[in-house]
Formats: sequence, C-alpha cells, structure tokens
Amino acid sequence: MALAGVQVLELAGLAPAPFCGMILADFGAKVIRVDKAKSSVASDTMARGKRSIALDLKCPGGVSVLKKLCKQSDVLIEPFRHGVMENLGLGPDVLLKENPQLIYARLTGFGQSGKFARAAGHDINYVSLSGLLSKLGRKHEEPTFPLNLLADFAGGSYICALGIVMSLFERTRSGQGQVIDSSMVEGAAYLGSFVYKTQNTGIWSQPRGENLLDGGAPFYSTYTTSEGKYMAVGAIEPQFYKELLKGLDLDPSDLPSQMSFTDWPKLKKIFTERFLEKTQEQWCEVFDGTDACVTPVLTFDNVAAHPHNKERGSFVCNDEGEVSPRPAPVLSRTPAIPAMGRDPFLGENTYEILSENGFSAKEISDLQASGAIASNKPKSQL
Ligand SMILES: C[C@H](CCC[C@H](C)C(=O)SCCNC(=O)CCNC(=O)[C@H](O)C(C)(C)COP(=O)(O)OP(=O)(O)OC[C@H]1O[C@@H](n2cnc3c(N)ncnc32)[C@H](O)[C@@H]1OP(=O)(O)O)[C@H]1CC[C@H]2[C@@H]3[C@H](O)C[C@@H]4C[C@H](O)CC[C@]4(C)[C@H]3C[C@H](O)[C@]12C
Repeated sequence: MALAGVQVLELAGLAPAPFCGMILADFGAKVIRVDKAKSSVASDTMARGKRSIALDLKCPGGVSVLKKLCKQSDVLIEPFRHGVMENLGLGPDVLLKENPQLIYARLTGFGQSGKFARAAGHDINYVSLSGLLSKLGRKHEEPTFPLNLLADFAGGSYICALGIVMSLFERTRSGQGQVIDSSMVEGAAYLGSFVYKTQNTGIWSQPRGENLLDGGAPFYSTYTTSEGKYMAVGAIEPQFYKELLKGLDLDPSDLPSQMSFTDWPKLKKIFTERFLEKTQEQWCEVFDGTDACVTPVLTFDNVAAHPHNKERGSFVCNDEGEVSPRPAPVLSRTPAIPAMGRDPFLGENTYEILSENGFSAKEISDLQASGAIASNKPKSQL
C-alpha cells in the first residue's frame, strides 16, 4: 500500500483526528492511537486498521514513553486546543529536537494562533468562522450546516492528511520533518475557494437559497417522488437541461427560459408537481442512462445495493457486518486495503507496541506498576 512503512501516532480525539488517522491506516500506514490510561470509553468510531496504546500523559513515565515512540515514528497527530501539548512538555520544539524528521500535525479548530486559539469549539463554529455557513441554507431559513462534514472531516481530517502526505513527500528531499498547523476554519474556507473566487461572476448575486447552486435553481435541486422518496437534479448545462425536460415530458416552448431566475419559483413548482407523479424507481427507469443528471437520493439502507455502487464495490462490509465507504481514491497499483476486523479496545495493543518500539519486558512492567501505561490484555501477554 502507498503508505506502507510509515508509523503514525494519533493522540485520541473526538472526530477529525480519528478520521485523519483512519485515512492513513486505510492506505497502509501503521497507525497507533494513543488513548488515555484512565479512560474506559473510546470516542473513536473511526478506528479501522489502528492499534491502541493507553498512556497517562499526566505522569512523567507516560510522557517519556510518548517521547520515545515519537523518536521512532514518522508522524504525530494531535487533536487538542493550542497549549495542551506544550503544557504536557510535548510541544513541537521538544519533539522535533529529539526527532528532526518527525511530522508534527496539529489538527485544531482555530489553529495555533489568534484570539480563538485556546477556545473550545465544534464543526459548526469552524464553518461559521470560515464564512461558508452564511452561504448554506434554504431561502428565508437560517443557515443550514451539512452535518459535521465540512469542517471536521473535509476541512479537518482530509486537509490534514494532505498536509501529512505532502510533508512526507517533501521529507524525502530534505530529510526534515515539520509542523503542520491544520485549522479547520481555514481548511473549510480553503475548500470553499470556488465560492470565494466566483463572487464576482454573478452566480451568487441573489440572497441565500435563491442562487444557481444553493437550491434556488429548479434544475439544481431535490424533488419528492410519489411515495415520499427523493430525486436529485443537477441539469445545469443547456444540453443536459434539455434531457431533463424530455424525461419530465415537458415542452420547452411552454416554459420560461432556463436561466430566467425571476421565473425559477414558477418552474420549480412545475417540476415539483411532475416529480410527484412517479415513484423513485419509475423515475430511475426514465433517467438512468441519460445525460439529464437526475439520480435517486439513496439512503444508508440501499446505497451499497445500488447497481452502480455495487459494480464498483464502493462500499465494504467488515467482519461485524458494518457497511462503510471504501477508501477513496482508488490507486491502480497500490490501492488501499481497509482492515476488516473489529476496532481495538482501549490499550489493547499497549504491550506489543512498546516491545516493537524497543521497550524491554522489565521496562513495560515498571511502567504498568507506575500507572504510566494501561492495557486491556492479560499480563500473560508480556
Ligand atoms: C460524534 C461526537 C463528536 C462530535 C464531533 C463534533 C461535532 C466536532 O466538531 S469534533 C471537533 C472538535 N474540535 C476539535 O477537535 C478542535 C481541537 N480540539 C479542541 O478544541 C478540544 O480538544 C475540544 C474543545 C474538542 C475538547 O476540549 P477539552 O477541554 O475536552 O480537551 P483539550 O482542551 O483539548 O484537552 C485535552 C485534555 O486531555 C489531556 N489528555 C490528552 N490525552 C491524555 C492522556 N493520554 N493522558 C492524560 N491526559 C491526557 C490533556 O492533557 C488535556 O488536559 P488539560 O485539560 O488538563 O490540559 C462524539 C462525542 C462523544 C462520542 C460518544 C461518547 O464517546 C460515548 C460513546 C462511545 C462509544 O465508543 C461510541 C458511541 C458513543 C455514544 C460516542 C459517539 C460519538 O463518537 C460521540 C457522540
């Protein structure tokens, strides 16, 4: 796999760092999640392919274990607000001095500097500060956030993973590590570059929810079908719009012109009424295989069984019967091979990780006795 041979330490966090670690694990990195020794519940629901070590970083023994692991690792991902790592004596100055090749990824909401650097926050706060939340939502409604996808995972996990991979690539030339300041506010804003950089084109000239791509246009929206399911319509270009009207059995000469936005509410009403005439399956029969850009809104229950997704194997099922998306993108020679086993218990792999990283059996039992580490495995594993 593409990241084989890369060792990553992921300090346990809520959602963005776990997904970042999972991406790296899916593509072959050896990802070690560092859990709290005193914790009993894992909040990491994206632990695929990871192992877990439990350390108490509030005690000197735990800190020195982490330092030693960092000396032998390529990447550290830390998910705490600014200042937490420094307070633990594990700031980048310390760790990069000991291992100048370390890539020290700091995945936070507000970044390492600025007024909010030490403030608590969640996805919705980061999207709001990115400017993008002001653009999301239906007409006359409050801004609507797309679950916690935009900042946590797209602007957070993915952007941070990209930073890590770029740093690994650069390190092959310079031999040096570096610090990644991955702010979810900035990651989300950066993903919104298209929206920022098209502000003067006129496509956002109307209030929120009344524009081309924010649900204002009748040909870029969702519609309810006769049995209460939904179809998604994205027929922007005139040739595709023509196919849409054909599928809906509407005569263009009876309708206002496509780009007359003052007529969009009227056109939307016509489309709404038409979509209510058939079931989702019937509309798929009409539109599948055409260029009308009309697709069913699939649910988690039927997404894996959809013929297109099934043919490509876009979803995988693990040993526990849990269906989840296959890692993307697909690399032709070194594709990701997601692990199929269950997630690790907290501290399940503490002993094996320590011994792999050069700790003797005596050192491990001393650490255990001092409370610096914890394990979910019986001592006979030593
Ligand atoms: C799905 C839920 C998660 C929702 C995601 C939400 C929408 C987000 O937006 S996540 C993004 C949050 N923001 C960030 O990550 C930005 C950067 N981080 C922060 O700003 C902060 O970390 C913080 C605000 C998120 C949290 O602040 P907090 O004060 O708690 O933490 P920090 O200041 O960072 O400091 C950490 C302290 O901990 C110490 N530490 C760290 N490691 C160790 C160690 N090894 N040993 C000792 N000490 C350690 C560190 O030193 C700091 O100490 P100090 O404060 O003294 O400095 C999910 C949320 C809950 C989940 C559910 C739950 O877990 C129960 C179930 C579990 C089960 O397994 C699965 C189902 C669950 C129901 C589970 C389901 C979901 O996962 C959740 C609902």
